Amino acid sequence: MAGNNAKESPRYTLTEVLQTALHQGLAVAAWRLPLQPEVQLCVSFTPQTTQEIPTLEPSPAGFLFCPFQADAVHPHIFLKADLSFSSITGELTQSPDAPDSQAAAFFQALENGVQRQSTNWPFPDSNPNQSDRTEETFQAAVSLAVDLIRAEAMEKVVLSRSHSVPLPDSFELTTAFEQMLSVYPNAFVSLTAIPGIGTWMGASPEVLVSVDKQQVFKTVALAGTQPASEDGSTANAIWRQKEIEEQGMVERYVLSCFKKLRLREYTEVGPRTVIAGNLMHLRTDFKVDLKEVDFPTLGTDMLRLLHPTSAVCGLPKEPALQFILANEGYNRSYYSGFLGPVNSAVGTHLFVNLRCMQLLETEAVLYAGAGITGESSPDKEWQETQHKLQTMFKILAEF
Ligand SMILES: C=C(O[C@H]1C=CC=C(C(=O)O)[C@@H]1O)C(=O)O
Repeated sequence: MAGNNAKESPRYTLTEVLQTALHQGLAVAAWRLPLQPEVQLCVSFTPQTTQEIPTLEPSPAGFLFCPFQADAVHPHIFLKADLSFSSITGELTQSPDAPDSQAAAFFQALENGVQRQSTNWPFPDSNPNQSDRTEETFQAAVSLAVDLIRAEAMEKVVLSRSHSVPLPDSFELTTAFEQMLSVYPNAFVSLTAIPGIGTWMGASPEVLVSVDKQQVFKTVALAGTQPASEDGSTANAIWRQKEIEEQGMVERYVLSCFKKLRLREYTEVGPRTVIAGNLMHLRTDFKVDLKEVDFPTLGTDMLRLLHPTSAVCGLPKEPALQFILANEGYNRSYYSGFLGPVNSAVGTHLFVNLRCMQLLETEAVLYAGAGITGESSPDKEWQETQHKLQTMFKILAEF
């Protein structure tokens, strides 16, 4: 029990802290790890941008937000946690090296309180994608990819598209975030708002790299998609050869990254069927115990080798990437990049930015892709992207 004289820290709600950060025009990220009760948030007074994937060890605590392909408009961004919030304690903590004057101004604004405002998130002046692909043009790109795969120019490529919808009049950002938390308990749920970059939210099913406090490194090979059964059970899932091979390629790719690092001490479990919202995937889990293997930079080394994995790019990586850049017809921006906390109280947990949307002033831009192999049918791949878009549609439909 704390003594009677102990000074209690003020308690805040997630909504109060988030609204204050947005109102002050500050960069903010809020997230919840899969199957965890705690929502965390960090506010950064000076986001750092780089063209290279940043080093994870050592790094101050913060949040990484990285694009599919870095360029001048879409840099890698590190939000150092100047202020950190936990929904469990309700405490907002200032990091020792955060500028006192800015922190004091934030606490003052928090005490003053802000009204919920309808559109107070950062957004670009115009829709960055200009126009979405039609079913016809998407399917034409899939057919071209299938031809090239059958001609052995590559083995697999992931083709994606954007889909813009008007934001419902009653849309409210913090309520949408809370909806994602309750609807997708086993996803990595996040909201990232960065002035000059934009506002993204999503419920990702895919770990890219994680190193927890017990020094266990984890990554996964995730691929193959089908609608989840009504009862949410995976017991009767049947996978076609196409999906088994597609997931096998991602698995081989992860193994090739370990091989490049000459690391043999990993465990591999799977593939198993897992549920992600309205969908099921095949997933193989990889682990390395860093207490037993002396590899302090494994997180960064694997991150740089893995991204973009063949779950979002293809195999071999280079021809698949060139095909995507030449044929997708839009810039993926931060979709299929990666994001997550770095050196937080529970370690580093980076996820692939999937099942996500970008918020503009009056529109939401949703993103989805599908892995194309020699067995792909353009019509089925279009349907698969429709299913994946449902993850965010479902959130918008709540308003
Ligand atoms: C590219 C996406 O999903 C990837 C992850 C799981 C299954 C996939 C698939 O079956 O194609 C994709 O590789 C997306 O959701 O936009």
